[in-house]
This record gives sequence, C-alpha cells and structure tokens, in this order.
Amino acid sequence: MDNERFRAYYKAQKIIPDDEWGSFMDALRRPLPTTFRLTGSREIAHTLGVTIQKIYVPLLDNLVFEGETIPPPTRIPWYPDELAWQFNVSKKVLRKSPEFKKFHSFLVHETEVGNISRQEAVSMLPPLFMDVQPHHKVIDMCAAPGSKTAQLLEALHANDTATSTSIPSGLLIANDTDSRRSHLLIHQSARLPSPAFMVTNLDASIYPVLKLPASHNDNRRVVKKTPSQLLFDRILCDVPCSGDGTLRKNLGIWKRWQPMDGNGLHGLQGRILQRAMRMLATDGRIVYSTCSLNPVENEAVVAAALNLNPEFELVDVSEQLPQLIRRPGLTTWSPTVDRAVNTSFNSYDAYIQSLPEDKRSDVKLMETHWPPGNAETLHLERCMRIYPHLQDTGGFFVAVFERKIKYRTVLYIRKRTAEDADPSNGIPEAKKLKVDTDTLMEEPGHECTATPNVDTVMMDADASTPEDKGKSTERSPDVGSTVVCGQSALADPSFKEMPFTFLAPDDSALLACVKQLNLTTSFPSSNVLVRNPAGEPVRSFYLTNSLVKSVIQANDYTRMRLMASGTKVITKQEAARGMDAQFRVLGEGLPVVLPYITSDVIMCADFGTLKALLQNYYPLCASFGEPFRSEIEARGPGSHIVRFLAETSMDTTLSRDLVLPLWKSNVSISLMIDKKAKSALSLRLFGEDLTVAAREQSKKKGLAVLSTGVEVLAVGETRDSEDDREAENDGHSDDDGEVQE
Ligand SMILES: C[S@@+](CC[C@H](N)C(=O)[O-])C[C@H]1O[C@@H](n2cnc3c(N)ncnc32)[C@H](O)[C@@H]1O
Repeated sequence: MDNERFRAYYKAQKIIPDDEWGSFMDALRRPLPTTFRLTGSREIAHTLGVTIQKIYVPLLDNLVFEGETIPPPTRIPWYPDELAWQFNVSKKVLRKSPEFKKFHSFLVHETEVGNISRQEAVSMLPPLFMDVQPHHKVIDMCAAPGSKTAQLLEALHANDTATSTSIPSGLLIANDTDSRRSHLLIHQSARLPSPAFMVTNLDASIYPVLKLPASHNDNRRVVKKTPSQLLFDRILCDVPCSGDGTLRKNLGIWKRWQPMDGNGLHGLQGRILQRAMRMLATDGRIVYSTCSLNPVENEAVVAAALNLNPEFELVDVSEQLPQLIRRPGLTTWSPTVDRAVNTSFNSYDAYIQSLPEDKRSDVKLMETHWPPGNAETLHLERCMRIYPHLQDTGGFFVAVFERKIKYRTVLYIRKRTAEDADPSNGIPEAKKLKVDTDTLMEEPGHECTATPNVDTVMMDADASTPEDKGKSTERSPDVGSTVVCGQSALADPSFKEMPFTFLAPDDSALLACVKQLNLTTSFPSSNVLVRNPAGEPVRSFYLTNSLVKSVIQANDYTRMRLMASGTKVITKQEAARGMDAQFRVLGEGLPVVLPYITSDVIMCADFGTLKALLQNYYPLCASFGEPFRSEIEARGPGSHIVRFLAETSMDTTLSRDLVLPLWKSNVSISLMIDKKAKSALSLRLFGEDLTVAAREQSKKKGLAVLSTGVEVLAVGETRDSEDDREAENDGHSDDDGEVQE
C-alpha cells in the first residue's frame, strides 16, 4: 500500500514533521478499528452503555484467541457522556470466537433498530463542535448518508420527547444534492423520529433563500410584520472532498489517488462555505469539515472564505474535547499545478507568469488555491487536523466559524457610517467599518439579494408573485379547511415527490383519530400532515412542530425540493363496510405521540407479559396472568399502549419503564414493533433471541439455534457502514408489526 505521488505531495505540504512520517504512513496501512456510537433516545443509549460495560466488557476481557490476547471494547476517550466505543479485532476473531460472536450479534441487532450507529470516530467530530440546542435552526448542507445528521438530531432532541414541551422548537434541514443519497438519508434518519426534521435535495452552493412567515406577536409585542428569511443558528458544511483521510478503510484510494482531485474540488467547497456564511443567523456558528488531508481543500478554502467575508473569524476550540489529540491548521502550503506533483510555484502570479500567454486563459487553478498574503493573520492554526497515527483514527479536518463583530453591531455601525458620511463629523477613521457591506444584505427581515444566482433570486421573486400571495401561505393556518403547503406558479414540475398537506384540525378523520386514540386536547392537530396527491387523510399521518410547518407553508415545496418532513406517527386502517376506520400509533411514532396520551389510557404489564409477547405472534388474551388478563379483556379491539414496568427478575433487569404499542384483535394481542426491534429487545433483555421469527429462521436454515439464537453476520455485513447502505422505500416503513384482523 503506497502511492508515490501521495507521498511526494504531502511531504511537500509538510503536514507531518519528518520524524513522524514513518508512523503516519504505518498507521495509514493498518486497518481501522471498528467504532460505533450509542444513539437513539438518551434512555436507550444509557441502557446500552450499561449493557456493554457490565455484560460484554467482562465477557471479552482477557480473551485469548489462537494464543493471542484480544483487547475488549473500550470507550473513545474524547467522546462526551461515554457514548462512543471502539474495538480492534480481525474478522476471523469475530467469526470464530464465541464471545465476540455474541457481542457482534448484539451490535448487529441494535444497529438494525437504530440504537447503535457504526461511524468512523473522526466523523463524529464536527457535530460535537456545533453545540446544537433544541431551539436552534440547523442545516446540514451536505448530509448524506447521514451519520452526522443523526448526531445533530440527537442534540436537537437532547430533552427527549417525554413531555410535549421537550419536543424541540427548532428544526434540522438535512440537504444533499444527490437524490439517491437523499433517500438513504431519509431512511437512516427514520431511526430517530423527529417532528423537527426536513430533508431537501438541492445544490448547497446555491441553496435558496427560505422564507419564514410573518409572526404576529409573542403575547407582548409585535415581533415581525413582514415575512423574513430563514437564517440558521448552526450550519454544518461537511463538504464533498477527495477523501484521502479515509485511506485506512477505502483501500482503493491508494491506487487512484492523485493530487489534482483536491484542486478540482476547491471551488465547490468554497462556494458551499460562502453560501453558508450568508445563511447564518446573528450569533450563529458554522462548522466546515472534510475527510481530506489536503490543504487546498481545507485551509485554502477557509482562508478564501475569511478574506471574502471579513466579519467572520475562526473560533479557538482548543479547550473543547481536551482528550482529542489534534494538530493546528497550516499557514503555508504549495498546490500542485499538474499530476506530476509540481509544487514549485509559490504564488498564483508566479505560475501564470511561467505560462505562454495563449495558455493563461485555460488555467483552472485560482488564486485561492495558494496561501493568501495575509495567511499569518487569519488564525488558521485554530483549524484542527487529525492524523491517523495520533490516536488510531482516520484523517480529518475541522474549522469552526463565528462572526467577529456581532451582526447587529455591524449593522448599527453601517447605519451610523452612512448617516455620518461627512468625513468632518468627528468619527475617527479607524472606527469606520472596513468590511464589504454587500455581504451584510441578508439581515432578518430582508430577502437575500447578495448571491449571484438565478435560482436563488427566483426563489425570492416567488415571494412577491400575486399567485403566491393568493396561495394563502400567510393566512391563518389553523382554522377552517385543510391547508395545502406553499406552491407557486413557478413550481418545479420536474420534482416528483408527494406534496405536504396539513390537515385542518377539524378534519373529520383527524377528529375521529384523536377521539379513538384518546389523545389529549394539547395534541397539536394543526401540525398533522398527509402525503398523497389529493391531500386526503387516506392512510398515514405525519407530525411536524410549528416551525417546520411554518417553513413548509411559506415556501414552495417543489422549489425547495422537499423530500421529507416531520415523522410518521399514526396510520389508518380502513375497516370492513359499516365499521369505523381504525387508527393506530406506529411504533416509530410512539415517542412523539406519548406526551399526548394520558396515563390512564396506558395499560401496565410485567416482564412475563413482555416475554410472552416476544415469544409468540398472537398470544390469546386468556393466556396471560392477572391483572393484565382482565385489563386487556376489558378493552375493545384496536390500538393500545402498554407500559412494561422497570423491574429486576431472575433472568434480567429492565432498568427503566418501556412503553410499546399493542394491537388487540377479538381474542388475541400482538406487540406492534417490527421483527428486528423484537429481536434486539429480546437480546438486550434476555441475552438471547426468543422471538418466533428467530425460531422460524433457524428452522428454515436447518441451523441448530446458537446460544445467541441468531446467525451471526460478518463485520462488513452490518447495515450501518458509512459507505454504501441500501436505501429502503422512504425510510418510514409501516411494517412495525402485523395486525391480525
Ligand atoms: C462527505 S459526504 C457527506 C457525509 C455526511 N455529512 C455524513 O456524515 O454522513 C459529501 C456529500 O455531499 C454531497 N454533495 C456533493 N456536492 C454537493 C452539493 N453541491 N450540494 C450538496 N451536497 C453535495 C454528496 O452527495 C455527499 O453525499
């Protein structure tokens, strides 16, 4: 594993001191440890952390395989709250050691249901520097396949959804220009159901201005009188890059790496970062990251953005994550001008002068590929470089931006400067603003006019077309009829996704649903949307929060290429003739709906009941012990919720209450979570897969049931690799159990 040009190029960049070069290259040639995060709700993450620490670490400690001592999994030291883990064993050990097989089986099942996310350690870094709060408006500009999006969602949901007020008031837009990858993103993100989530499919470098409708008052005063631009508190630019920091897992890069790749990406990377700078709210923060070691894709992009937007500065985050070993950003570098790694030109001018005059106009390199004259003053050392040999990871680059002068101060100074245009007015010259005020056009309340992009400007123009006004995106949305989301005369007919239609709170199907499921009066009926061409309450109901609803209604969903929004919470099943339709809460939507279900509606059950429900598809009501038997027999057929109470039994411990959906037919009941979730739950609680599906699978394959009860997949077969994961439908499967009619 070597590449002469890689070696020559990075030696020339002096990214690593000479005496570390050997260990840097050695680390690049070693396989990457397996790393994963505990995801999902805090409750589950906590339970899994305890399970790994108390069950699997002792099981795997001091393990000797073929004469070699195998180290047990360890926590990644710099990751907060002990939520990230790593282990480094060969595939052979995973396949052959019974102890590791068992651990691996646990990982596979929890990954399947979204409680564990396999993710490269360094890829976990950017969201940690974003400090996302539940009220933040966040955009992930280049989000697919979505491992960082998941982290951002978790941060947005830091309060979980145990009460209605802990559903985040902010939003997260995950965007990617590739529609296939955007579907993947939707699928991955469905693991963390969020009413605050949206997915768009746009080129981030020309991301359009999104509008927010006028909000009238906050009970005390008028906040805004006109529609405003949606500005973001946090923006992640995890841009497309040459990816040579991933050499340890993508071995093909050794062969195909060549230095011009980075040169070619520099322009797009810069445009995405600059677009982000124009979409940032006053006190916002941008994190720019790549999995490339190349300064042309990193410091050069950062330096160019800072010079074009001098109101921004790099944030010193050296105190954050103190256990993370990092190196400062570079202040000098030497772009190559050809594939042969010619890095001899120390400036753009020197390079241009070296060319015959008739060739100069063909040059694709830009001045910004080289270090700017003021590189020493830009605090590029505040960028973070992570190298593989420092802590056995991949390579990575992160830079964090904020505005140098608080935005309002800038605007104030600009106003004062204009008022006091007369140089004899006594304002000292030094106090006058030395920034390009054109870049400051996008303050809240104004439309973006600064981006020289047709698409963006057209999006603005949309706002003022009479048709658009007539579409009532600004009318009071919560009364009267169903509100179709914003769609203007300039709708993009090439966009084929289903529309997003909010039901009127007095829609008869919605009222029936609320009544049947006994939802409280605080259930946000006005934030329920459906997705079908006619906007009818046909089958699935999605829930958004109020901010997401405002954004959908104020913007044309085809122009913002909105692929998904909110979370699917309830499904409607048409009943036989003469009967009412039946609604049921979906397993994936339960955490979101639970705050609106009163406790008296929820049945309580014990561990034994849970075990029986895992072991059988449709156990008879009469087969359960009291008091659960009487309680379930007294209830009518349809959707029910059951709380399994925390307890410790002979077999195991349920450390916290577990709330799950049930379906009751005439005489039997069934747990309405999908097969994989049942298996994962069984393994987590009982150390073996007791489910019918597992028994059937074993029988089918003629396998003796292993002690774990499941066939073990190989490492590469876990579904959550950062690379290529299969997209499945829209990520919102209804298959969360089978209803027995
Ligand atoms: C490094 S990957 C992002 C990885 C992702 N943040 C994660 O953690 O899973 C870069 C992504 O940028 C997307 N992309 C490429 N050009 C883009 C553009 N102009 N606008 C938006 N996304 C773009 C690619 O499709 C790719 O999914």
